[in-house]
Amino acid sequence: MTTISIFGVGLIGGSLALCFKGKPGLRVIGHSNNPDSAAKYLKRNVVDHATTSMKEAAEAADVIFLCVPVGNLEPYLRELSAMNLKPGCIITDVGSTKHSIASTARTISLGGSYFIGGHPMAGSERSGVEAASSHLFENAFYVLTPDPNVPEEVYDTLSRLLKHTKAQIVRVDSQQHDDIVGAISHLPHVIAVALVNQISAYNESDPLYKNLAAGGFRDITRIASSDPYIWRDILINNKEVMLKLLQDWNSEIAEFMELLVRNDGDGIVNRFAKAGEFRSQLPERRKGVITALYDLYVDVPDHPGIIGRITTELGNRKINLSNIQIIESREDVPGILRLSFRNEREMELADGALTELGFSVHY
Ligand SMILES: NC(=O)c1ccc[n+]([C@@H]2O[C@H](COP(=O)([O-])OP(=O)(O)OC[C@H]3O[C@@H](n4cnc5c(N)ncnc54)[C@H](O)[C@@H]3O)[C@@H](O)[C@H]2O)c1
Ligand SMILES: O=C(O)C(=O)C[C@]1(C(=O)O)C=C[C@@H](O)C=C1
Repeated sequence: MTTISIFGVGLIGGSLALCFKGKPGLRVIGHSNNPDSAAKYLKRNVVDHATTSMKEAAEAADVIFLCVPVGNLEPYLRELSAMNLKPGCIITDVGSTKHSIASTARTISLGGSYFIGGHPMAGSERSGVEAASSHLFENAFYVLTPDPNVPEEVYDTLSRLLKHTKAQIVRVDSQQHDDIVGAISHLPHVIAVALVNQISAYNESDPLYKNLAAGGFRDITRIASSDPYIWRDILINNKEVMLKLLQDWNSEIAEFMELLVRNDGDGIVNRFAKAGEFRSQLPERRKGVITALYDLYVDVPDHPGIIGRITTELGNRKINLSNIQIIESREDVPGILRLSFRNEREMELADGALTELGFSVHY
């Protein structure tokens, strides 16, 4: 029996737990400092056993997943290094940055245990165990950043275990990881937040901004709703990389301003054409990099009754919804329903069915 202990059973830790729980030969323990959270993990049936004792979870484990915010990863690793871990125990993490934890792991003595940094390139703007899903990592890349002194068979053991996530494992140097993920994940989060805050300030003097915000604004800003504390830790941890990326971003924007000042239409066309060409080469709807779920947006004139109608219509057609959310909190104004699906096919079936029923559906 392989015992897996997960510290921090939130979106990512909970999704991993769901990938492992119930699989032959695996037992999953969830740890939280908070007794209510530990009780919730059990109640939601995400783990086999839950505890508030770090020592109990750590010392029972063959494999430890650290799934807490980036700022807590290194303190957790230090605490683990002082415990009586099983010989050969593999410690891994899921943090969105990899270089500083890899450096820390190199400087502390882990006895007979091994550390291999990890980062599943899948997620969402939601957080907590409530948002966990066993499908989260399917088809996504899962980065591992082993130090050269980690034996190959230890790396293979972790890779084999991670097959339960149905993700594609990829080995990357930790600094290269932070450079690339800074650009394709951390920078977009900063831009989305800055953009939403810019528009929110205009909206203070004219609420029409919010009402007219349509597909383009929604597409580029979903990730602005991500957890502020998770992102505080990521950005501060990857500060050097971020400052350089933001400098480059400022230059890009300054060049756009120049094109406008010069009325350089050809320059603008070239920019869009070049961007479109690169974007068309991105892997099709691979989960994780910005698009985590297959989302449709449906305009709803009023809310009461409409959710029931939509879920019934989709249910009658055997189309499975993974989530449904009203993106307008007031009941008396028109709103938008966000419908999430687990795969492209179900999303497209839902699009066809709802359009046929007269709903206004967009991506
Ligand atoms: N959200 C994403 O899209 C995503 C994707 C890949 C990796 N990650 C990384 O995964 C890790 C967890 O992120 P998440 O999105 O699952 O967040 P989450 O908020 O859903 O879960 C975080 C978990 O850590 C616990 N926690 C929070 N603060 C803590 C503290 N101070 N001490 C101990 N435990 C604490 C919470 O109770 C929760 O169980 C982070 O390191 C993040 O960088 C996130
Ligand atoms: O899809 C999202 O909501 C995400 O933010 C997922 C995302 C990303 O930027 O792609 C965010 C952080 C991660 O560390 C990995 C994946």
